[in-house]
Amino acid sequence: MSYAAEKQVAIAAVRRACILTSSVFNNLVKNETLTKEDASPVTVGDFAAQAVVNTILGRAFPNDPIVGEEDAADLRGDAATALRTRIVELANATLTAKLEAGEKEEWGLGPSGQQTTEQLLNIIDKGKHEGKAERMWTLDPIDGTKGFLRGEQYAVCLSLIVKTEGRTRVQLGVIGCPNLPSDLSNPSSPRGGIFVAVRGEGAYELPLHDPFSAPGRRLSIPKLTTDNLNLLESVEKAHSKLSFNEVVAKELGITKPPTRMDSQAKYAALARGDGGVYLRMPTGTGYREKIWDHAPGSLLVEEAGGKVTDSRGEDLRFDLGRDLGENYGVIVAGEGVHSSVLDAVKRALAKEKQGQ
Ligand SMILES: Nc1ncnc2c1ncn2[C@@H]1O[C@H](COP(=O)(O)O)[C@@H](O)[C@H]1OP(=O)(O)O
Ligand SMILES: [Mg+2]
Ligand SMILES: [Mg+2]
Ligand SMILES: [Mg+2]
Repeated sequence: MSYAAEKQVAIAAVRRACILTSSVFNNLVKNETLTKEDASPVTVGDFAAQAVVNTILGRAFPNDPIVGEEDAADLRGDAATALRTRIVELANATLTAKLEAGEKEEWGLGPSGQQTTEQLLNIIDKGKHEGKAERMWTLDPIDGTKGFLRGEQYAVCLSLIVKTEGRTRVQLGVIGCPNLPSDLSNPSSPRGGIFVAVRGEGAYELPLHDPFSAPGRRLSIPKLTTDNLNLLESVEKAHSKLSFNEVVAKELGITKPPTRMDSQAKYAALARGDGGVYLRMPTGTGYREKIWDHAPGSLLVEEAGGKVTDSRGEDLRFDLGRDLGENYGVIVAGEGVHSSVLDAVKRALAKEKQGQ
């Protein structure tokens, strides 16, 4: 299936959300960030971007469930009045902006797209789905919120997961990276891209502000060997075990230093040929990886000729609910090097066990 309609809607939704998040960053004030129960930050940008994307998906595909990271519980009380007002203002400004090429008014966009506060809170809450369905969207409105707050990498991440022939797989992935330089080795190169993949149709990078103007650049992971690649990894030490990555890099004979980057921009960079291996091993706190943090990125890399598994070499599970199940870590690499990385991870895990 080509998912042409879904792809068009998803690209338009991610583009609008990226415009919103970029404008929030430029105007973010101190009291516009909350700390969630798990101690992670969430900003007015996360909530407003989820409201915008869910509005568009809700209009275009009203029967599809959405598994979104955020919910509106913290926005409903009197204590949240200022935050709520700002989110409503941001979401409405984004929804009512003039229609661009490829967009439709019936998606809730354009001058008539104004929503009430209650409508916007309810549409944010449409993302509370349990994550088990024959067909569902996943949304991370700002992936890498800590990177976003630092003015570094973050991504707006949307995917469509469908059960076909007994298998629940990602069929469409769209990732907006407003701050990703077009040339990673040159930080002053132009920034921003939308990365798109449809299963069986390849992976593409499109211009962020004009994604419907041309077919975009087809992405293909170059054939790297362990002599000329380096690791992509999180900036945040609490998100993955960076000391383990050092051991794996040694096992593989990798000499180049790792590239640290927040968010699923790592999947996008790898699909484009930057880095070569994205390794995300658990820190041992029991944190379970979320489906919205891997669904679009994993398809993007697969469609660019790469492979994504856990540390046992098994496929990631998108059929278990909002998370991927027990955290065995995630290994992402080009086809040619994935098996060497998997072996090195297994050796490093065995050594770690012996050392205990
Ligand atoms: N304790 C944690 N362990 C692993 N990942 C986490 C943890 N807390 C939040 N995350 C999520 O990890 C991802 C960022 O990873 P990275 O450090 O590689 O950029 C984000 O999706 C972030 O959520 P969020 O979407 O809220 O930013
Ligand atoms: Mg978060
Ligand atoms: Mg997020
Ligand atoms: Mg995330």
